[in-house]
Amino acid sequence: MPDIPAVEVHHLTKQYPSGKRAVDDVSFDIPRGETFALLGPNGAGKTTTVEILEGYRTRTGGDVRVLGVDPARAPRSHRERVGVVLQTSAESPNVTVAEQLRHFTTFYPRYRSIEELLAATGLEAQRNTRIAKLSGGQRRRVDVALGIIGRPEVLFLDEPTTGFDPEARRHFWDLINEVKAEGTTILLTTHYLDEAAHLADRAAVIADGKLLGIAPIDEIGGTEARTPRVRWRKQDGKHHDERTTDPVALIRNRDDPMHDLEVIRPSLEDVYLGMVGQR
Ligand SMILES: Nc1ncnc2c1ncn2[C@@H]1O[C@H](COP(=O)(O)OP(=O)(O)OP(=O)(O)O)[C@@H](O)[C@H]1O
Repeated sequence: MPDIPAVEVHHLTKQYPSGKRAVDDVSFDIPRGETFALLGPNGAGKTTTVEILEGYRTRTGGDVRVLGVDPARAPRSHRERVGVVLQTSAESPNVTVAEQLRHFTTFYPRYRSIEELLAATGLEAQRNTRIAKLSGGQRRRVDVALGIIGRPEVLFLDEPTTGFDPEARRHFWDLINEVKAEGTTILLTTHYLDEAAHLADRAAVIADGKLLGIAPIDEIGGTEARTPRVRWRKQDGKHHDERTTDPVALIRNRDDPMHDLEVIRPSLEDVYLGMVGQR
């Protein structure tokens, strides 16, 4: 069934027994092969949404499907097609990295080789190190290795690079781009907008349980929010500020001198903060 989206979320709601509505009428679809980022501040409802899709939490309203299957009623065979990297690690501290990977291969019919996983995650030197002795970033790489071990059709990554140094983050992005190139559908939650901009095809912004916007990564926030600003100082010393979709034309068409000229393009972060701030 190649035509149905890999992930379907329709009017999803989650109200905790405390009365907190963590997810409030959220809808989106992720077509096969797409990398989709769920962006939002702390407590926005990202983990709740992802864990409902993984089948780890129940929903109180709406409908969700992963590969056409309701995760709340998914058979075991469904789990083999889905890879999960949770926010908290679930490894055994006393086994080595290679032992942990080998153990997980037994759950999947089409598993990747341990050598391939160690190379892809840059953990070759740690193969015989016990999990308890790894740094936070190395542990996270083990999490990612376990998420992709079964060649999943859909991969859920919940804040996968928290605690990574910049170099480890770059390596991780390369790894995810390889997984993407194999056709895997990816749902990524992240606080890092550069990560979303680097990896995702589309993004949704969620805050306080509500979906604020959903768009291709380079359109999020709408045209208005992304319009560049041209700033300059006029001959009389006063600053001038103008928004335009065509800064080059604006600059060309002025015949008075423009001092300290700047063209400011809003970053994804500016756009996102604007959206979250406007609620
Ligand atoms: N088991 C629970 N019982 C009651 N409230 C909860 C529970 N789990 C989460 N919440 C609340 O639901 C809201 C959404 O939490 P969630 O963990 O989904 O957000 P998040 O966007 O993933 O945040 P973060 O980026 O900090 O991980 C928060 O207000 C949180 O306190």
